[in-house]
Amino acid sequence: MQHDEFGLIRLLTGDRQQADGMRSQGVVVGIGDDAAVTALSPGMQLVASCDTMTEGIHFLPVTMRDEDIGFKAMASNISDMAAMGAKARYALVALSLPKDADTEQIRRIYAGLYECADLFGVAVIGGDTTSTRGGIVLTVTILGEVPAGRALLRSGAKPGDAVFVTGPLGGSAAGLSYLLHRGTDAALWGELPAETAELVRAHTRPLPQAAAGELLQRTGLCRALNDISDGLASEAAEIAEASGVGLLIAEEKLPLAEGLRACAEKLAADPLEWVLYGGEDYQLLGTAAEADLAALREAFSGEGLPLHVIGRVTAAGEGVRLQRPDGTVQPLPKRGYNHFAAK
Ligand SMILES: Nc1ncnc2c1ncn2[C@@H]1O[C@H](COP(=O)(O)OP(=O)(O)OP(=O)(O)O)[C@@H](O)[C@H]1O
Ligand SMILES: Cc1ncc(C[n+]2csc(CCOP(=O)(O)O)c2C)c(N)n1
Ligand SMILES: [Mg+2]
Ligand SMILES: [Mg+2]
Ligand SMILES: [Mg+2]
Repeated sequence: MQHDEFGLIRLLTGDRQQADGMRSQGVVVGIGDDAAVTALSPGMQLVASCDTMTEGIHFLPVTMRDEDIGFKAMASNISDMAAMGAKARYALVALSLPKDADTEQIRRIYAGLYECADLFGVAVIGGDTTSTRGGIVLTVTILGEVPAGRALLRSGAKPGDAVFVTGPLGGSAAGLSYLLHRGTDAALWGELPAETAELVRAHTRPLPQAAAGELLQRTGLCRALNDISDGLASEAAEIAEASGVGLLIAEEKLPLAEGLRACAEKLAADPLEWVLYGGEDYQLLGTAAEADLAALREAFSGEGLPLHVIGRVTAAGEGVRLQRPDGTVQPLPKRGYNHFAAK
């Protein structure tokens, strides 16, 4: 490391703290004091969460470029704001680095982080920088706002509701699988076959569904919402548990990421595994009353956003189930990414 802790903070954040830009985003005191101070918009409630990216768990040198690490750390956090129907406003970034970390690598991670923040209008207002005896750990805390009382929860689904997702599934897991199989040759980064590039992009540069989340909030037609980090089956179970309902998902209606089947064939994998249990797609999974579906579809198409109905909400006792293409119905286990699952 060529810098001390304070030099590194200045290097990463210095040219981003122009008073004008920050003030226009409601930042009263930005980076440089003991804490940040921001204005609160009248009539809004604060929405807050944090998500971490850990070297070896969320990324490896063969799966993510440095810029991708920063981009995805920010994206996964903005996704949780979208899943609440909130608009992401501010972020705090906690960075733990090995003592011998390369300053240029950290700069690249930050370049990706800022790229995503700028794309979604998020101001980085602070953070923390420490050394660690392990690998890189990057935690983003995100602060957003939602009109008072209008946050979208996991707990509002009702039997008879339609279940929807906001975009294609399985892409991230397919991209990850491809990257892991491709091995360790970093020189191959520029030579991705076109049909696989989008899958890799879904893994390395997921786009949080911020517009869809805010639209769902504005329409008032969404009853339950969650974002897909651990996998569709796992997030569906979270809605079912929180709402005290069951969910019936129709396999035939699941929107597959483009190129998914071809990639699965190449890797001798099951595309449905990626779609149901892969995770990190960062699409939104939600429910809406059947009677509101036409209005919801219209609102989405009005904004050029896709909306896929993939099933319906049932009674609690029925659990989360999958209807196969042949019509048979089977339980959909709450399987997906679990940090502490036995190996
Ligand atoms: N260590 C912790 N201390 C306090 N609250 C926590 C902790 N870890 C998670 N939570 C809270 O538990 C709830 C569920 O967190 P979880 O991380 O599973 O959701 P998520 O962020 O949507 O999913 P993912 O992390 O897979 O993206 C959230 O309200 C979160 O703030
Ligand atoms: C090298 C490598 N191996 C496996 C994975 C898959 N993965 C890791 S964490 C996670 C769930 C989301 O994280 P969290 O629950 O912490 O938000 C998933 C699907 C990966 N990204 N990179
Ligand atoms: Mg989390
Ligand atoms: Mg979430
Ligand atoms: Mg998780």
